[in-house]
Amino acid sequence: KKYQLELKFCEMVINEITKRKHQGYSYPFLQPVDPVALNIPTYHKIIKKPMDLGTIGQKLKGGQYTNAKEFKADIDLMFDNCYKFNPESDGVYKMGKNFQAVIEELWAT
Ligand SMILES: Cc1ccc(Nc2c(-c3ccc(O)cc3)nc3c(C)cccn23)cc1
Repeated sequence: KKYQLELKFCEMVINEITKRKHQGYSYPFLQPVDPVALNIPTYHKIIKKPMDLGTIGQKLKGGQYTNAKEFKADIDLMFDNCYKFNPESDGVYKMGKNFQAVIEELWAT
């Protein structure tokens, strides 16, 4: 009951950021990183807690977040993973920065 409004806000955020208009920079984050498909066999050696928007959406729908703070922690984890793995010069790193700025803007509303 207490956090219902907060979690509704989280639902709005995820619905917005998974829209097609963000796909130019959101696509690396929409589903779990697939180290086989991406040919990055070291990924799970470097990233101990993978996170992506697909998983976040499922956790939200499944009532696995108590409040907005826990939801945002997974969003932040997703980007931290991206910056840890991808070189600063990599396009995906830059997409992460771009996408995170969009989300932070939304989060602040
Ligand atoms: C050789 C190489 C170098 C970098 C990447 N990064 C990368 C990632 C990625 C996203 C989040 C993350 O925490 C780690 C990786 N997602 C992609 C996609 C969807 C396409 C191309 C590259 N991508 C892939 C292969």
